[in-house]
Amino acid sequence: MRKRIIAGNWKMYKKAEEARSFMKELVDTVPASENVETVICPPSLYLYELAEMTKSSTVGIGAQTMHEAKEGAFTGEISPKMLTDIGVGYVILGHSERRQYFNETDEAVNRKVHAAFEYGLTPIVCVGETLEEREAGKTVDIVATQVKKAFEGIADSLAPTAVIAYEPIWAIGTGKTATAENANEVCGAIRNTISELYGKDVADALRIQYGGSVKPANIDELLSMEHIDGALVGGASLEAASFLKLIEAGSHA
Ligand SMILES: O=C(CO)COP(=O)(O)O
Repeated sequence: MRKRIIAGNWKMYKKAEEARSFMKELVDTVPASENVETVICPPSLYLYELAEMTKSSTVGIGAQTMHEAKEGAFTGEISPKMLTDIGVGYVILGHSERRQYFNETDEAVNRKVHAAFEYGLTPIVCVGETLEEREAGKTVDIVATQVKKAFEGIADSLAPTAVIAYEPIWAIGTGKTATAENANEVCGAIRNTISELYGKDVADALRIQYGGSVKPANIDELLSMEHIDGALVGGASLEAASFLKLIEAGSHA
């Protein structure tokens, strides 16, 4: 049985005090459940403080991106070594906004997946198609290629500990959600791709999240699907009350 993973991606939102009070509420009220892992990915500016606040709780902290090098002359970047050093456990890699606005390529994502593992971070690897690609019937091809490239050279022993987030680009921040059946179909295709690469045991162990306008009203249906093991949530992770409802939904057996 795969443990669900619900992660909030705050993107470039929240002032320091808002981040702090959200985290205080979350740490105080997050349900203790064997069934769900909770992660918050704040802007990098708040990683240190939030990692300190969550040290003795079950809430994990993730970065929204990182550089692939351990250190170096890369003005403005943060490294995997720094993330591990301050107690960050996860990193989102290849988010469509990084791919679209910051020219992050499949090759760069692959290098970052390697770097994440090297420093003991759990990569949350994002894949997803544009509306145009979906309408052209290319969804499965696109996500399968993204997965294959992201996992190139990743050892069999590490692969099952990665998380993949299927985020159709047309569903991000638009209020449009893929139907649960549809999201499940694509997540199933992703699992098949992992199975082709690593075999069935790895494919059965690896967790796949859905992301794109997830909210309290649609989480139950999404989580009821065979291949959906959690959610990567933008907008609905910004308010503690709505995020807690998502965790609550994930905590049910
Ligand atoms: O991009 C997302 C999470 O990484 C999804 O964002 P929304 O939940 O706001 O659609």
